[in-house]
Amino acid sequence: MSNIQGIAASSGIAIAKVYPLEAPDLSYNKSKIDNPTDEVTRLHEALDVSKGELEKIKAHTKKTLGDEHAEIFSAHLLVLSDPELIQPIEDKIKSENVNAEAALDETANMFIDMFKNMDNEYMRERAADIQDVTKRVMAHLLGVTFPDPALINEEVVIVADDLTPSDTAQLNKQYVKGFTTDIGGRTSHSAIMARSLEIPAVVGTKEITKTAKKNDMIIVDGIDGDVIINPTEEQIASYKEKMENFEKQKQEWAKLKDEPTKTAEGEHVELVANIGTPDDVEGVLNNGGEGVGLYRTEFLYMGKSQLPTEEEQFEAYKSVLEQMGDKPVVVRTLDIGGDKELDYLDLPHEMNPFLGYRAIRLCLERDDIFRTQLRALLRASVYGNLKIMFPMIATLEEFREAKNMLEEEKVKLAEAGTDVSDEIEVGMMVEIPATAVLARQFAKEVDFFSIGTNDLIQYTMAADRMNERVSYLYQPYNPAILNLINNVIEAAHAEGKWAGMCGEMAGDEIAIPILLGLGLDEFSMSATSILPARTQIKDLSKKELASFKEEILSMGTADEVVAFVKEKTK
Ligand SMILES: C=C(OP(=O)(O)O)C(=O)O
Ligand SMILES: [Mg+2]
Repeated sequence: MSNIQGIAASSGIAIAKVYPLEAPDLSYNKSKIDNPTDEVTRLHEALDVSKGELEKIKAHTKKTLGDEHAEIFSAHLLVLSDPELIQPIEDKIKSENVNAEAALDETANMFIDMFKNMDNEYMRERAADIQDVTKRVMAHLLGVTFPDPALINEEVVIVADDLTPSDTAQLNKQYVKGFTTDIGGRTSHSAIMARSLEIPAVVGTKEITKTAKKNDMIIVDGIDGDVIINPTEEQIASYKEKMENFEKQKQEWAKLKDEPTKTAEGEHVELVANIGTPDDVEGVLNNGGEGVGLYRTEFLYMGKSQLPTEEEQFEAYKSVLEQMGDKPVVVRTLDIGGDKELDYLDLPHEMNPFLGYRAIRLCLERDDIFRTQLRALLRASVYGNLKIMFPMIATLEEFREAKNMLEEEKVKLAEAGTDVSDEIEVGMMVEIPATAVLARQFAKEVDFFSIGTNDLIQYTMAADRMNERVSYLYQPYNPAILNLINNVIEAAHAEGKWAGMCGEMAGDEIAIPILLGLGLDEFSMSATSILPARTQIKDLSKKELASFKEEILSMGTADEVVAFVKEKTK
């Protein structure tokens, strides 16, 4: 038995067998063979198994994430049936008498190199497809397991160094009871997705992949951040009890599902949810969300082999707006970069991706991508209560330029006779410290602010939000952060605008009383945090918390803030 402490990333308890999700060793020896016909048969067997798996993954993805996400697997299946790729592999086996592994690898690499260097986005995408599928076929030739989250069909806990957002999107809740990783923090995207899928998770354990082995029993406690490998019978019994208590607690929270969020003195506060796909809306409504405070549209662009079309985007935005009725829906334009990559854009590798070419920086340059999204949004605006915001704004010029493009697209649509709502509020994320400092100037031009603390904290403290080594510096309650937040809220209110928060801090039990006291208008969080937050807020007096504001803002450390809040809200 061993205990490991990590970061509690998604509430709940999971008890199941370990399923290690690791990149397999695909190294091989090139060898001469005596019987090319047998070798070609081996190649075709590996191709057939791979195709069967891809069909299953495609069907699963289609069911859970929709057609657009399943498309990439259609592209992969096409590659595996393409005679222009398969025939040269066979020829190589026969003419050079080499094993199938070498023939596959050398032929695939030749095509990958050729396509990668072409000045044609479509061909570059094909290079990525060939690379992906070759790995799967190679694994079958070598007889090594190629881990596939979507193919899991027994109850497991996934153990991995990290999970990419697309790995996480493939998880089937029925079988994947939880996951735990070496790296990551509460605000890494795998953690955010675990919460929207309601899968218990502990991240940032530093060592779980070294300690937990395939088929070990494991407990993941996503409430307190503990992981126990090969627990004793008593530990299993005690965690089962904790699991039941958590379920009971959830039933208590559920009683407030259809109630508005009110403070102790009866003042309304808006509790809304963060979503990544139209499918997440169900969870928002089931958890009593009063709207969507952040729709991360990048998931429309990820796990695919090409950019989503205007039509696909329009359907997704329309679906979210219609499902939410007259409740507000804040859609954030494409925020790609950082830990969210798009293989098919073939962006150069950067030394500091979080400080690099991402989000609005990319959109303003690739205005073909940006304008397509803006048009889809504008067309969808008549189906609900749409608000649009831009991510990673650093300067006023960026905000103006983005807003200008939106206005231009609006005019073009109107000229073409397309209906567009004229009540769309246009706001921005405050996640770069420069904009929090200069909030007064921005407040004159925006309709609202949404504070993105996930990034604001990492940029203010110079501590990577994904790096558990510096996670001690990732301090939401640091008075430096609180002063920036206060600055933003005061600036918004001075101009008669509203200020929300869509970073994970908005759903945090210690942060909520502080933010309420600072006058935050809208709290946007993982859907599963809404009911606990509503329960907490009903006992908090906003007036009393506001009276502590100056004292909190003049504190020197995060620890002092936490001790003070705990004392005052006992
Ligand atoms: C909400 C935020 O955006 P993301 O987590 O998608 O970077 C944030 O930075 O707080
Ligand atoms: Mg951000």
